Amino acid sequence: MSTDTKKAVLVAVGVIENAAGDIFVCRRGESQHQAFKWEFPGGKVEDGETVPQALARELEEEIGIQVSDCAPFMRIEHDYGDKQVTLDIRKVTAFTGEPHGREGQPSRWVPVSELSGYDFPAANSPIVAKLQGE
Ligand SMILES: Nc1nc2c([nH]c(=O)n2[C@@H]2O[C@H](COP(=O)(O)OP(=O)(O)OP(=O)(O)O)[C@@H](O)[C@H]2O)c(=O)[nH]1
Ligand SMILES: [Mg+2]
Repeated sequence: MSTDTKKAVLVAVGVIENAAGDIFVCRRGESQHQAFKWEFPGGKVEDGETVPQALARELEEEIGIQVSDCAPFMRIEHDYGDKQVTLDIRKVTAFTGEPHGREGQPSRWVPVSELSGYDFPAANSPIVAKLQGE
């Protein structure tokens, strides 16, 4: 199948910041696509869901927070060869709860200046660049 006709998977991704300006990241599991890479939490948008709805569901499932507001941050289309993704990245502007790796995945708050030292999936480079340029 050619690149043009492959169906991209739509993914809701959350950039979560604390009062110190640090960003919450998680490490992907061994059985997942892009295994062991660090990521911003999120997941696939299901049929009938809006991106904010999917983001709220995924962040509750993966890191146990309740998102009450988010704002568009950026949109990235990337072809991994084995999989084509559209990342709809949202800045989480209001939430309750304390983020933690609810599925046993390693997770931590990282200062923006240190994000470049983390091994993210290739699609994520513009996200890190934009955060560091802000
Ligand atoms: N959550 C998340 N996914 C990302 C990021 N960057 C990136 O390329 N992806 C890709 O987006 C795709 C879907 O994300 P996901 O695997 O988290 O979806 P999900 O939570 O529904 O996963 P599941 O199918 O393992 O339950 C994966 O192919 C993943 O590699 C990122 O920063 N965060
Ligand atoms: Mg996920």
